Amino acid sequence: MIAKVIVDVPAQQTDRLFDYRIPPEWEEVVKPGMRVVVPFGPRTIQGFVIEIAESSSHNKLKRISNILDVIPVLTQELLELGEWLTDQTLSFKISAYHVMLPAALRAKVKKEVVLRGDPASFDMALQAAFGKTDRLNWDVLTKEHASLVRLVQTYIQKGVLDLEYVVVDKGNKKTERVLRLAAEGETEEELLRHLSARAAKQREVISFLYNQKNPIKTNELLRILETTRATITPLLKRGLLNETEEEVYRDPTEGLDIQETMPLELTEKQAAVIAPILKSLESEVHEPFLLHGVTGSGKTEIYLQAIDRTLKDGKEAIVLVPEIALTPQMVNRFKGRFGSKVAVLHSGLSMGEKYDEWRKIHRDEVKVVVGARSAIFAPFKNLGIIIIDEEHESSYKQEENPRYHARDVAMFRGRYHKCPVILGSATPSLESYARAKKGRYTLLPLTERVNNRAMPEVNVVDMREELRAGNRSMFSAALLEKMQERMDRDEQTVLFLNRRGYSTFVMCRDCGYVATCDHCDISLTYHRSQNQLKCHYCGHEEAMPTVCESCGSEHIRFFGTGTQKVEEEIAKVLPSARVIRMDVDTTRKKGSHERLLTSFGKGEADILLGTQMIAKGLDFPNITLVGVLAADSMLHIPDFRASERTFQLMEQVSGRAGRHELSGEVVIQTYTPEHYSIELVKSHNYEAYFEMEMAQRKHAGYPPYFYLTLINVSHPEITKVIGVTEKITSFLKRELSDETVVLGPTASPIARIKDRYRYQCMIKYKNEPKLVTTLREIQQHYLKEMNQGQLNISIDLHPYLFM
Ligand SMILES: Nc1ncnc2c1ncn2[C@@H]1O[C@H](COP(=O)(O)OP(=O)(O)OP(=O)(O)O)[C@@H](O)[C@H]1O
Ligand SMILES: [Zn+2]
Ligand SMILES: [Zn+2]
Repeated sequence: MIAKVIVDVPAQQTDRLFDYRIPPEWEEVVKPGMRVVVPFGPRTIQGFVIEIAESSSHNKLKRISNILDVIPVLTQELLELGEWLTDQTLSFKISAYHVMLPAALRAKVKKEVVLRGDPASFDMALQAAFGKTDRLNWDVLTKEHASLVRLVQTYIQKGVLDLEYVVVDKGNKKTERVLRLAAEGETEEELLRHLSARAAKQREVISFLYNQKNPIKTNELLRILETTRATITPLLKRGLLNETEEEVYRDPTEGLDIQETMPLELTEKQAAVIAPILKSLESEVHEPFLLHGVTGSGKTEIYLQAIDRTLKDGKEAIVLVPEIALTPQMVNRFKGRFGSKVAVLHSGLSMGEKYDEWRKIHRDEVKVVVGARSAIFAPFKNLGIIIIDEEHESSYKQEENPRYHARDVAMFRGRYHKCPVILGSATPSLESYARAKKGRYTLLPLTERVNNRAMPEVNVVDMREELRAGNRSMFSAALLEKMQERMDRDEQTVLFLNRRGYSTFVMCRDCGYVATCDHCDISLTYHRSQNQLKCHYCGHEEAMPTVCESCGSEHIRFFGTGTQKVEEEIAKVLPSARVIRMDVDTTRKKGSHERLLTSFGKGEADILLGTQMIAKGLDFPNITLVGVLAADSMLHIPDFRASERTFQLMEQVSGRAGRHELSGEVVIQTYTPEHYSIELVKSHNYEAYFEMEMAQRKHAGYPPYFYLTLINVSHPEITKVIGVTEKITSFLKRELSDETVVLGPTASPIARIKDRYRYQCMIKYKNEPKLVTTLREIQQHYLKEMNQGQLNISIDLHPYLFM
């Protein structure tokens, strides 16, 4: 029997199946989707079995040297999905398979020298190197005992030593020692008779285990009986107790207090929206839905009840939530309803925790997974529903190979399992809404908040006028007054500072010089806590200068607003306000995110101040005011979606106010109040916004009217970068159809990162059958140079990032 294997070498030449002979003793064992270890050239590497065949067209095949799984880690569906993903993203098959699995499964292989003969005949130094063991790590040997390598070689030739490849699985299962009584059928009295009357502690252990009936973790027993290991060691030696290492799961939500919840009675509007979803579940046909529900319209309750139906039918559910919205509050809404049937996957988990959660899914121990982007690959076999909440979020697109969008993967899996896919959002992406309007997705509108609660009233404040009126503070008079009001009424405020595309840079007031990174064409960010300047692209750090590098002036200051600065300002203008600040600095420690939110939920602060982190998912009854400090900081990023993102973000933050009994209000501070992406938040008019933005896109030739492909070239030498980009551009112009537009070459918005120059070229097209083959040709052409030299070419078929 032959196994056709994709090997773990991400390169064009190896992006195909290689045949290996399956040793006879494993013919029954090896299955498609398993990881195996195979010899490849001079190396031994990992691979995935894709197919099993009777014979091969090659002779002299090498044998599989090891198998890494007992149950395949990739199902037939995921194997096909990998194939599809490779085509969709122009990546390598091996990268596609890796992205579906937890990193812990990416086993490493280590070389070991193993003893086969009698070490007595050894040279003394070699004996010492081995010590009491019969194995020696090759790296240790070559590094620490380099002089012995030659000797080892001769012993290997003599057959006294051998070289072996051992796979190190990074997914260390967590185990704990567990104790139980060894003998069965003996009474307590009989057991105790084995022990001397003076061994009081030992007797206590035996009695405890006898009465406890079940095995117990060794540590727990020692704790309960207030004793040490010295007590049980003799019992183990005499064979009265058995101790085993048993696998336990790491529980990321350990210690969280989760309240069980019951399904709410749906409002009439919610009922109307869930009906077609339930119908699709029942009829077992794939149907994509776009649930367009304003903030606080009760979308989550619809998800929960649709999942409930799915589970009752014996099927499984995937729920995607953007990383930053995966707050404990959000997770608890699912755990509260479905308890231990829920696995959670997000980047805050350790590698081991992710592996544990993944294994619960793999072993059918859970039925629901709530997670960020990569949870879309959860290895369920009987998927009944896929939900993507906040479907407009750009974090659903992976920005490295394979550059996939979770929405596309969801549709693939929905078709495969013949199940509904629900995209939910208060502010759908233009692409999705356009598809819904065309009838490709079923549109489910939820235009009102639960129980007809009012949408928050939005005030847009022109900060230029504030300045003219002599207000130099970062708070407008209106916002300050409303914050004071909330404090008087014991209500809460959320203050949002948009940090994307906005930073605290350092500038000379005399000559306008801005401190930039020596390796990247980007300004450095001031970090107050260390009084240092940092580059957010390459990590370069330097001390805050005291004089201007360019003119020598001492008037060099940092500009821009960080959350720390806002906090200080609040202390000046509202000295009695209790503030909780949430940003990367205050949430770095595990669990701090949750602690801060819980504390705010309990009313221990008047103001929650934060960045993007607090824009989504918050549902606290006492928030009646939302303030946005700098609405337009994102509007001027060189990205055709800048306006769309601004509208979405403003609408999302506004949605945090007045979700329960108390009504809410929003103050948006801006320098461009007339811009439609800000203006239209006042009326919460998504439809009008959609029409405006669509007209813009049509005019400029952007998605969803046109498709885009972005090619990015980078190299340490600028002439090289320009040369290659020019060649690519003219090749594309020659090969592609006349209706297709090829733009470039141009310097990327950030023209240099980590001392590498960056150029780009963009393709705009409506229908371009030759696109993929042409791009593959480019990849092929530069293959050697990319493998051996410094050249890098990245191709993004649906770009979301233009920096
Ligand atoms: N049928 C219902 N009856 C009573 N309360 C409900 C009902 N459905 C939802 N709610 C409550 O209304 C509030 C808003 O609902 P939910 O958080 O599900 O809205 P959402 O549309 O997901 O909001 P967002 O998109 O802003 O996060 C929640 O506190 C929720 O418990
Ligand atoms: Zn200067
Ligand atoms: Zn840098």
